Amino acid sequence: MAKLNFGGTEENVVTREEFPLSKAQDVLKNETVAVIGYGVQGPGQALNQKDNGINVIVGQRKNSKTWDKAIADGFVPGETLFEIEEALERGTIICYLLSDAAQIALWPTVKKHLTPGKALYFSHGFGITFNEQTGIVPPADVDVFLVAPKGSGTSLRRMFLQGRGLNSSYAIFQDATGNAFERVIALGIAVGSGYLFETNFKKEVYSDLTGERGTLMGCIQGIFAAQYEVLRANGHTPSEAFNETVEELTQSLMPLVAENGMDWMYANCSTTAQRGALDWWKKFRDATKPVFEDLYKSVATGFESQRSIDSNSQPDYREKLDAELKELRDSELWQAGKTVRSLRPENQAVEA
Ligand SMILES: NC(=O)c1ccc[n+]([C@@H]2O[C@H](COP(=O)([O-])OP(=O)(O)OC[C@H]3O[C@@H](n4cnc5c(N)ncnc54)[C@H](O)[C@@H]3O)[C@@H](O)[C@H]2O)c1
Ligand SMILES: CC(C)(O)[C@@H](O)C(=O)O
Ligand SMILES: [Mg+2]
Ligand SMILES: [Mg+2]
Repeated sequence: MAKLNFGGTEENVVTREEFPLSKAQDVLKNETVAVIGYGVQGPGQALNQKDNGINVIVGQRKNSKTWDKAIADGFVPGETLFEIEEALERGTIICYLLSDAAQIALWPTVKKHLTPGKALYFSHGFGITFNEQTGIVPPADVDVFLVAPKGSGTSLRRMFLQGRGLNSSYAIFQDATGNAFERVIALGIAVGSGYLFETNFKKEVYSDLTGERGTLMGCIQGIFAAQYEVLRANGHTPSEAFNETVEELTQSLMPLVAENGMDWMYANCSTTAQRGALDWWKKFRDATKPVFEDLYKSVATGFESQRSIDSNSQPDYREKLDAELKELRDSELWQAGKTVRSLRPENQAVEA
């Protein structure tokens, strides 16, 4: 395990150099990895493992769209694709990749198949940390761990195909066999992680829920909307407002931040822009920090997890989510974005 210095703090990180794929294959050679659920993470993790030569099977409900998708992806009914209960029976490592809310309903079935020595694998600390809400309490004689890719399952697969890995967190909740560390790291490498960062279940779920509600998804849409609305209210055209709010950020400036940090992006802008950004960033930090503090509290009290469970357990949750996504898609901001995106050379042929 490498100890790396992150801005003055040393942390444990496992790299592909010290734990190569050949070692992962060796650790997992007598295991059957059953991926239960084939939504977003399921396909990415199952396909990467399959391509990495791991004995992986998929458990999914027959006569569902995702069953058909698994077949289209190369999983074979009766060989590598099974009904959920059969996959649970066959698997020695159960990758529990149903949505966090759906994990609650299936838990009694999963638990029945967790015989001594098996491993229960999550990609989130949700079910275990909020066990008073989920009822997920594993038996003591199985390993319980997580590998949580820090990105969408779609990116996990894309980056794997590009020969790059996506960073993941890993954590061990229960080491019943004495082999939990080797097993979880082998799985982390097999699903396509580049680097594996050590954490625990609680820290993973608190940071993950904060991040996706915050800068990664919720906050970013909020500040886009706020700036766009101010520009529009002051007579700017939709294209000008969109370009100045989103397009320039994603196409020009964020790639520079990703490459070499914020100061380097600033350094590649005018001194006029630098002066303004340096004057204003702390005002934005101070204005939003109380919101982030509320958000973290809302995660830590279990409000956020309960809200996800309540809304995502309803029979019509998918229709309701789709309606909310449609509202976003149909907003002037993102409709303007559609036209701006269509102007990119790579989209000229596909988007009208
Ligand atoms: N989506 C991501 O990219 C991402 C990233 C990191 C971690 N995670 C975590 O990975 C896990 C899986 O998330 P996901 O986004 O892939 O899930 P998802 O919402 O895509 O759902 C996964 C599967 O659950 C199935 N399902 C839903 N209800 C079911 C039920 N009652 N019985 C049987 N199957 C049912 C769906 O058909 C689907 O195949 C979660 O713990 C999530 O927090 C997801
Ligand atoms: C991809 C994300 C946002 O990082 C993940 O946490 C999720 O829940 O989908
Ligand atoms: Mg998440
Ligand atoms: Mg996340």
